[in-house]
Amino acid sequence: MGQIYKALTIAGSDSGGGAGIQADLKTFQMLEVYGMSAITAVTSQNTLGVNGIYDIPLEGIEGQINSVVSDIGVDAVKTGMLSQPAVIELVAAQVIKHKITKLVVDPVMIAKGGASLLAEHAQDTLRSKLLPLASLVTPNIPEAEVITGMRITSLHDMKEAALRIVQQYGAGAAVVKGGHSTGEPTDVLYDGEQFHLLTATRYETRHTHGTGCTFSAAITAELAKGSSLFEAVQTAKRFITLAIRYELGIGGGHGPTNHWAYWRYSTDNRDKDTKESTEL
Ligand SMILES: Nc1ncnc2c1ncn2[C@@H]1O[C@H](COP(=O)(O)OP(=O)(O)OP(=O)(O)O)[C@@H](O)[C@H]1O
Ligand SMILES: Cc1ncc(COP(=O)(O)O)c(N)n1
Repeated sequence: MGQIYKALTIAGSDSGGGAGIQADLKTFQMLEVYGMSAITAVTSQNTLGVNGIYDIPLEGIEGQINSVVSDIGVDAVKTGMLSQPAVIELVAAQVIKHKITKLVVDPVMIAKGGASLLAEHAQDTLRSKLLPLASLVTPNIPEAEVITGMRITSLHDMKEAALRIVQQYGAGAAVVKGGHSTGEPTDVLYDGEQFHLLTATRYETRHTHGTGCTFSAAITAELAKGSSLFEAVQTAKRFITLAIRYELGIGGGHGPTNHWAYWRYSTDNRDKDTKESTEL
């Protein structure tokens, strides 16, 4: 066995298996990265929505992070559902304590079905405590609007929001995802120097539960392996596009994406499906 790359997700559990911790671990596995988890909250959830949220006590979250980092070690970390200001503060302190340098922050706020996964009064803590530690922040359009306070209705606005998240809030880089726009799902990456636009075919499907979690987990896995930020986002874009394209059709609502599609179909389809461009 060659080198084993390791990634940790700090996020909520989705009993339905499409988002949160479960999506992250499945994605790490498909990209041949050893996955570990620190669960912040347990949700009872399916494709129809979130039925209950059960927070894990702070010492339980801290214990999970300390246990895996002190023994197994981590090459990259991602965060998902963090619920409350105290959880964000704890995670920020752990990132500093363990000198985590590859941190992907997916600023999860509201589930597709409408349930709140981050308290409104936690938004300031997210901005001030966690964004400055992030190598990359991965908001969808509504999350980027909350973080920056600006309305986003165009590609130009997405670029402006990504720029502000880096320049104003101190993140290393930001990718504003275009899933919530109309037309082609174009994601705008600002890496601190350049903008990269990553575009794919839009598939008309309701099975998009966990797309953001899966996308950010794929980036984290690639960073753990040593890929550059742009390469990691490129691979993640291919991964999520195929996961949406080859939907599983599970459940009566917003079903999960197909986490094994990239592994099964990537050589045939990856190049014709997505394209990128770079702008200064
Ligand atoms: N229908 C679609 N077809 C192709 N790509 C899509 C589609 N919807 C979203 N994407 C892509 O999926 C990725 C995740 O974007 P999205 O904006 O859906 O994130 P999100 O809202 O955070 O997801 P979620 O809240 O479901 O976890 C992005 O790369 C986006 O462009
Ligand atoms: C535990 C957890 N984390 C994240 C999401 C966001 O995913 P989505 O917006 O697709 O519902 C979720 N529903 N549940």
